[in-house]
Amino acid sequence: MASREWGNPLLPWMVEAMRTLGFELMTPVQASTIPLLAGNKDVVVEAVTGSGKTLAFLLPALIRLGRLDPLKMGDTNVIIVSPTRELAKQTFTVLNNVIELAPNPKLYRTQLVTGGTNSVVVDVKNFLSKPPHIVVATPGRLLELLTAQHVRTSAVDLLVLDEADRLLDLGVDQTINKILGLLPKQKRVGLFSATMSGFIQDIIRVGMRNPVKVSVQSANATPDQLNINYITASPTEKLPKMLNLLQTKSYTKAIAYFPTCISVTYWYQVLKLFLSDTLLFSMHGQLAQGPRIKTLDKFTECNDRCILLTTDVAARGLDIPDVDFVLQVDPPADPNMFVHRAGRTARAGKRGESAVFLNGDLEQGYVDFMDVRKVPMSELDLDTGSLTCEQYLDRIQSWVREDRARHDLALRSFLSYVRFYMNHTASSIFRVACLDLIELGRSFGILRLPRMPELKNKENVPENGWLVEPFDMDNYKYANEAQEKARLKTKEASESKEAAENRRKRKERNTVAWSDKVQRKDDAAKRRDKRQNRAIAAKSKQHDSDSDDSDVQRDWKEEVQARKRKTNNNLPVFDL
Ligand SMILES: Nc1ncnc2c1ncn2[C@@H]1O[C@H](COP(=O)(O)OP(=O)(O)OP(=O)(O)O)[C@@H](O)[C@H]1O
Repeated sequence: MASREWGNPLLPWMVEAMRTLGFELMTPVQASTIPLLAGNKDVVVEAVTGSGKTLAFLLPALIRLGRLDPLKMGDTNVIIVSPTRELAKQTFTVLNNVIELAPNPKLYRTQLVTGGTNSVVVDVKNFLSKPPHIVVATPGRLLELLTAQHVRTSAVDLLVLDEADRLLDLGVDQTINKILGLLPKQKRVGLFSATMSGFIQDIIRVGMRNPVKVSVQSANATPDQLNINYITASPTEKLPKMLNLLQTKSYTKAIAYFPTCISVTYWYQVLKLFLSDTLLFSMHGQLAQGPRIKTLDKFTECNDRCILLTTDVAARGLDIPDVDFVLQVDPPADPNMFVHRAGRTARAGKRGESAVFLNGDLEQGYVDFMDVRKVPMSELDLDTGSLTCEQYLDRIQSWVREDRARHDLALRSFLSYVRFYMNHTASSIFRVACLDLIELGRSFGILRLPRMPELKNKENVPENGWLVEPFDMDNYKYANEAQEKARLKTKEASESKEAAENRRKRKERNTVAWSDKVQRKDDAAKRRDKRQNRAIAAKSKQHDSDSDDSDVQRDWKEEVQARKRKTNNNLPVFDL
């Protein structure tokens, strides 16, 4: 293995800067990668989470800058792409922290180019008025910048794709391909991730000239100092066990991963009910960028015992110091994500703990499945603690009964969970047909199950879906006055419409021939079927938009594609 002492090809000020930052030695991935990328090699780097990949590409980027011709207006030298805005911002901060320690920091200009902060017009204006040597960006906004009038890319010397497997994943690869098409062939390319997939072969063909694979893996795909447990629980056991774990375990800063945005919103409220002595934060991709960053900052700065409830939008790359426990409330739909989520702890040689809940014996196969992927885990035997399952159910159901809005949220959360479950890549382990939807519904605090195709032909479905003693749903009120008023208004309108319809039908019945009546009945049944199918399709669409994939994709698309700005010609012309 290469020496881990800081030195050549780093410039003397960089060696000093690393010591100032408290980094005595290079990590193994830095020792292997820096000479290659600072030299003339393209690299594909696969190294466990928290192993220091960020500096393994930032330092070579700075080294390379010193050898380039002065930057001309409207151009840039290095482009670093991250899949999410949070990660881009974090990388940008690390970069600037290093540059601040240079003898003349002003020699290195940097620009952060992501959606959710500046408008694209401002990004382009900044780019053109003060060309940055290094751009850190998310894909959608970057593409829009690079295709803007007067923006050139002929000086691009290095392209880095951080979390490359995610960037090259379905959906975003189109954007990345377009970006690649805009860059000069002569540049170097670096691909970095803790998990690499088959797409890499394509990128090697498309953009890389002399790729070297750097693989710094120990026996496992996760850091050696990370201990991973699994806990088995039936749906109704899960929350009491989870509360027991979160109350009794010793940790200071924890992250809990949930499968969808709506489930983060719902379980945040439920956990608040039970965990009064722990600070809770919640963050997901359907929140605006401002609150997202604010929450992350508050969580990072918090010195008390706290938990961040989130989705996979905060799974990759985020380096939050002192996270000592990661809970995966469910295994992620994409098994690769397991490693990224768990890797938010046990970073840079520190110890860390992670746990995942598995649904009873049904999902036990996941343990072997992950073992084959070099992610070993051992069982943690846990009971439901001070709360029996029945006590938990009583408490959550009476809480839901207090406000119809809570029931709406519980239902949406439950439906999005079922949809998420269907999307598991390891579909032989996670079989929705084997899920006990009735118990699952109860565990969500639902009072009455919705009509859903998955419940068709299921045994033991209670009459009319009631999971509690039937009660008058018409009098089930929203706690929020305005919301309740709106509900009553809608109800009144639909009742008078129904009454008018009934009057019309009665009249018709008395005047229409019998054969016509039969025909009309048939037509009405057909219309009803159509309506139901449409409702189911609409529901599926809604669930999809709740799913976490859309969460991350929102970042990729950067509102850019969504807003489809007319043409680049509309951008103002700036003084060059
Ligand atoms: N040479 C070093 N010595 C000690 N700590 C380091 C060194 N280089 C980086 N670190 C620290 O290690 C932590 C993890 O680094 P980084 O975020 O680059 O990991 P990563 O490999 O990119 O992880 P992920 O795969 O999760 O994105 C950071 O807090 C960083 O400051």
